[in-house]
Amino acid sequence: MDAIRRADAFAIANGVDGWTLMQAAGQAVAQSIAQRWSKRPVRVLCGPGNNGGDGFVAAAALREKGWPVRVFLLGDAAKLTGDAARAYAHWGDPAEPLENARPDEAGLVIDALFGAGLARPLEGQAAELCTATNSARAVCVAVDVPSGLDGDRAQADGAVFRADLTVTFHRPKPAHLLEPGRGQCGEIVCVDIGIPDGWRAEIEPVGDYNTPDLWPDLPTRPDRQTHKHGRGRLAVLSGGPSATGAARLAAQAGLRAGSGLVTVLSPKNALLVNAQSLSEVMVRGFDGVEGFLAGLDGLRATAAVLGPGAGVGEGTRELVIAALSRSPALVLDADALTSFEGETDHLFSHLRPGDVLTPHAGEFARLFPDLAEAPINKIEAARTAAERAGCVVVFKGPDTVIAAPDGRVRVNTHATPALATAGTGDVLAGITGAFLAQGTDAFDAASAAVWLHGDAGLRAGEGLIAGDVIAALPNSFAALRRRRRTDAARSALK
Ligand SMILES: NC(=O)C1=CN([C@@H]2O[C@H](COP(=O)(O)OP(=O)(O)OC[C@H]3O[C@@H](n4cnc5c(N)ncnc54)[C@H](O)[C@@H]3O)[C@@H](O)[C@H]2O)[C@@H](O)CC1
Ligand SMILES: Nc1ncnc2c1ncn2[C@@H]1O[C@H](COP(=O)(O)OP(=O)(O)O)[C@@H](O)[C@H]1O
Ligand SMILES: [K+]
Repeated sequence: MDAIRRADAFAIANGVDGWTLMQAAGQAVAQSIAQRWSKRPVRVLCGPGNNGGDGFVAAAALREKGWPVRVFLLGDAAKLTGDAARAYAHWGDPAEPLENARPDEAGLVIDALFGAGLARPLEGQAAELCTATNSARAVCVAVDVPSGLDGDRAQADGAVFRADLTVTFHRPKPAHLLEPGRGQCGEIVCVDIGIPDGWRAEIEPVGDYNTPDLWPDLPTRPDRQTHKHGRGRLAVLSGGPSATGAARLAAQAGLRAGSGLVTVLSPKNALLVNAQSLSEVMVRGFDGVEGFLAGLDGLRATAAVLGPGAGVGEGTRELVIAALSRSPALVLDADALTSFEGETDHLFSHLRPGDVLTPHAGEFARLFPDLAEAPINKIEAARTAAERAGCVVVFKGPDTVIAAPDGRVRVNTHATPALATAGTGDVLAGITGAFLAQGTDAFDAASAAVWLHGDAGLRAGEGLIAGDVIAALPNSFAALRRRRRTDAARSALK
């Protein structure tokens, strides 16, 4: 939580004091609650630090709004210090002992036990109360982070509150971005409590939520004069005769995502299998590395996807290294990643900042075994991986992290577990390839691809198979355009 502490220090150095921040934080918690739920008996569980301080402020603010509120304190009120002590005085009444809290009798529980300062797993009374709150019917609202959750690692080593709403401040922390922490947070509200402008320039942020306003020019809108060659030429490498489906999924996704021409480069022995199953996507046969390069050159490809169904081993390694000697930007997925297990230096020395790697957790561990083992979170792992590989890394999963080699990170939460089905990764590789083929910056291309892939998954819904994600893409594009038009109209009215 270092960045948050430094943000705090920055605010204080710029004339905003801690008490002002705490008041804003507590008020925001009360307001978020009042906006969502009708008046009901509230029990506020306050810890010994500033998280508890926020709790006292929230309690006083709800009381002010006419809510019935009782406050329970972990530890001794006489030991409270600083802003937390001031907040306790502001609440004014004596706090009741924590063991009397009885969440089963509450309508709403505010968890203000621990936030950024959690130093060890919950124990004793705090752990018991956590279990009792989780099994009670009361709504649970967490201040900053559900107590028990390590904000930096996004993990709990013991009991953890399961919140319906988490109100946090300034910027999302790893616990709000990454699983499994995010799953404990319920709805997440991030409130600006008055850290002055400019702190972000001084303090490296943890990472951004991947939202469409970060890549406003994507997907590229074809101009009126365009023709198919003007919209990017994408090549997709196919595997052998019994492993062609993955490449076709990637190719079809690339076409849907707006690449004007998509060609499957197929080993000659798989040419017929591919040709029989493709209509809009073209197919071209090759033999050996030289043949593959001739194919890439002949197509004048502007991007290529290598890996889905390609097979693991020397053959794939040679094709990847050969492709890296040519100009098309590459998306390396699946077997193109696994083939370099134990030989990553060779790969990394050839990669360029405009290339994209799209590993799932298993592939990530093969390429970056030390990072997968290290006690760091997924954001730090992906950021270090991108720096090391020298290109964009898309570390997939329920919390896909997109990292650029210059240290920027975006986390995508716009997705659905329905995407956990065979072939959806191939689809993502194809969409990414299409955006790269159109000349888009690799970090934005990957970010937009991941978001649209998640959006299409959400639209296709439960029961989806990979092909449905491809079919849903036009609806995702249309909805994104509508949303942008509405946003533009709203801001014009302001
Ligand atoms: N930095 C900011 O921007 C702001 C932070 N605020 C609040 O301040 C919080 C951080 O406050 P603190 O740094 O005081 O930390 P906490 O309030 O999270 O807890 C720190 C205290 O709990 C003890 N502790 C830690 N783990 C424990 C465990 N498992 N069992 C028993 N005791 C344990 C510590 O020794 C310390 O006394 C944030 O989460 C947020 O709620 C707000 O007041 C507003 C501004
Ligand atoms: N639980 C989940 N929630 C959201 N998205 C998921 C989840 N599980 C997988 N995905 C997404 O589905 C895709 C799966 O890719 P991958 O594992 O490479 O599958 P395949 O190799 O079968 O195509 C990735 O984009 C990943 O982020
Ligand atoms: K908390």
